[in-house]
Amino acid sequence: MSSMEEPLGFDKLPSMRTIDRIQRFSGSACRPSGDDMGMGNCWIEGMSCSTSNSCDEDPDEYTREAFPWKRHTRDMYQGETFGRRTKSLGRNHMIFGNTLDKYNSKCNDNDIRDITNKFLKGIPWFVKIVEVGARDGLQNEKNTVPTSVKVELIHRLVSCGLSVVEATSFVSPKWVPQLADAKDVMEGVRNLEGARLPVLTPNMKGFQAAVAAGAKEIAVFASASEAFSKSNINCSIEESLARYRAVTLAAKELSIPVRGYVSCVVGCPVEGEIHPSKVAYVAKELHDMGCFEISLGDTIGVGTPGTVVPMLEAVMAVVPVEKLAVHFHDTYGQSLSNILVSLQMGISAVDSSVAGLGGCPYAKGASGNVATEDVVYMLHGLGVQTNVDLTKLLSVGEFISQQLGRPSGSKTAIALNRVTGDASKI
Ligand SMILES: CC(C)(COP(=O)([O-])OP(=O)([O-])OC[C@H]1O[C@@H](n2cnc3c(N)ncnc32)[C@H](O)[C@@H]1OP(=O)([O-])[O-])[C@@H](O)C(=O)NCCC(=O)NCCSC(=O)C[C@@](C)(O)CC(=O)[O-]
Repeated sequence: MSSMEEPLGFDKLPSMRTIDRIQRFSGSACRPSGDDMGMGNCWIEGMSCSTSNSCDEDPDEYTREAFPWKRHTRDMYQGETFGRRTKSLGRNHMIFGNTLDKYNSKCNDNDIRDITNKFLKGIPWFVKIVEVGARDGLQNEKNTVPTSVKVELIHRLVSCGLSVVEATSFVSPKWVPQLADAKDVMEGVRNLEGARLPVLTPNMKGFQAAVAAGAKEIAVFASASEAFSKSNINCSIEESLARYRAVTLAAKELSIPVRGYVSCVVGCPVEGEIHPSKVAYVAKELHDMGCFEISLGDTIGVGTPGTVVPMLEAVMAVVPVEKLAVHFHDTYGQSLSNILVSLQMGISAVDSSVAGLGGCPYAKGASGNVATEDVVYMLHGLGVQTNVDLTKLLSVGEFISQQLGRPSGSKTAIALNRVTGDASKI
């Protein structure tokens, strides 16, 4: 097992303080500390607990004190809105008819509400999904995907209610031949309204080509790993930041918003584990040069909540949480748990890819992004709004999977197709 195949564990975390915070997320964390043993006080900041293990918490205080980064967060579920979440928690239930009723009848509404409050109250009520399937998803395809299919995909994704659909990249066609048709893709979506359609630009040449093709929003992409920076964009981290300063300056003059990516935020295919301080450094530089949002990419999908939490904590110390997004690849099946913990820390922007398309050409073995269908299913199940129509999204996933000639990488799509398939046999 290589160092990157081995999960990065708590022994690799930077500080005990961080571990304390992770423990606060767990239900069993509500217990007297050594010093308070027998006094009936819970060690969780902002919560007063009895020795009977029941927590009587002040929601506001809990939010402020236990999670200092929440000071920056966008609107969270609080007070009355807990009721909304509890109500909407049953949303996925619609799919399965009444089969869950016998379980629901054993809990009363107050019980459900209390438990929901305890575990989910830090989660934002709305999450913005940044759909990256047409760019991150298709950049690594072996066979050429026709421009018309890419254009159709983008149109269909926008019709699902997705407000941000990354369209393509203005990168060197020698490096990423799959996206050599960037200009034509932009021509095909020129009149598309209802969503922002950012494109990736690695340098001034890419920026100028993107602007000429009609791009209204761009993204620059740096890395927290020196080795990955070299293999992905053929320059050091510092050189890339210097290029991006020029790009963001030029974009500002044209009032073009710039998103910033940081790749390899927990692990690199060459360097192994990446220290959170490196991620924080690059994220802050991108923020300082004017990026309106910084997307933190687990490029090879090796992260677990055990490594994602300290990474986010380090970044949140230098960039406001409302400026952050998370971008997980699902190589080890950890994406949804990583997204959940990110939401609990106040992140409310998540990148994902329809049908789980994707993989970086310069990160061998990395699988696709977390599937948008799976993210939407989880978020709606949590009572979080997305504005995305899951039914329409499922048909978009089916469309692109058929075009690529392989099954969808979305567990939700596979499961719901099975449910529909079984139902049709009855
Ligand atoms: C950055 C470069 C261009 C440097 O590539 P280079 O070879 O060092 O560039 P160069 O300046 O020496 O130029 C070499 C040739 O490329 C041309 N060139 C130069 N720039 C451009 C451009 N913008 N568009 C089109 N052509 C360009 C340039 O004109 C020249 O052409 P030639 O004279 O040989 O005919 C190259 O390394 C590159 O294109 N890399 C892109 C790699 C890429 O797209 N990777 C995938 C995206 S990142 C990612 O997936 C991670 C992310 C964001 O999803 C988050 C996550 O998952 O973590």
